[in-house]
Amino acid sequence: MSIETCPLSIEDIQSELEEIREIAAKNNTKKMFEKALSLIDLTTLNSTDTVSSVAAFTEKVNQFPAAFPGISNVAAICVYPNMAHTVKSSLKVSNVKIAAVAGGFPSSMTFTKLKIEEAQLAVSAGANEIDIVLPLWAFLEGHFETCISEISGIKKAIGDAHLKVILESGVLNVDQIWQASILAIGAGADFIKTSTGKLPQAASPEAAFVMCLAIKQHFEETDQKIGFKPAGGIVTPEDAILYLTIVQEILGDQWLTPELFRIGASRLANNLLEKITGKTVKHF
Ligand SMILES: O=C[C@H](O)COP(=O)(O)O
Repeated sequence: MSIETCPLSIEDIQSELEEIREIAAKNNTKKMFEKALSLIDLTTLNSTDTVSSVAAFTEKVNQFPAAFPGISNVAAICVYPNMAHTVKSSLKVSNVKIAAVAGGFPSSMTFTKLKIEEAQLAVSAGANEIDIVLPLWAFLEGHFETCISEISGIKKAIGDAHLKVILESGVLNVDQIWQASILAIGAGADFIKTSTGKLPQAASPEAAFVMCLAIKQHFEETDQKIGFKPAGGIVTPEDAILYLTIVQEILGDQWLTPELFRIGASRLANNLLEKITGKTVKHF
């Protein structure tokens, strides 16, 4: 099976990004910071997470409307699969989704059978979104059918839950990011996501550009909208606005909703709230 290479060179992409950066600089507004906050998958993926700490993390989301009236809450809480039940039992506010990483996150280096079972268990525990990692061991050697079979198998197994496929774009070149995007979308991904956040090389504007381009091509060919989630190392409001502007410029304002765009982040929310409120914020 062959998948075409990226239609733009890295030089073309970087040139386009220069223009987008200029537009992003004008998007650093209170309104856009509030928009970015509403798109966050508020993430805690620590080996030291406990039932108590995740319950307390979830309670902060419950307290958000009272603490910040008039500001939209985050889009989702993202945790390890064994913590999905804690979020489900602790979450009291509506319109905040429960995302769980699964499928042998972050390495994806385990058996497909176990990946499917872990994703199913996370959904049974309350997750309505599942974030898995592309099996890079197969992808990097061109075993694309293996990747497609695994992704589609997990997608089928999780029913109505949404599937995000993490490409780990930080360790891929432009053509590989393009190919992995096309492959994941074709295999049934509802979202494609840049990174696990567990490698030094995480989200990048270049990867975001390529992935949004692939989503745009798919939309033009099929009329189907696929979501995009940059994640890993997105900490400052300006980082978030750059990614939001990339999505806006390539895919359009219709993608600027939680149904189609998320920002995976564990350290961004308070920084956005400080820009929005003009005060020091230590809420999350
Ligand atoms: O979305 C998942 C990532 O692990 C978040 O990465 P971060 O902790 O660098 O924000």
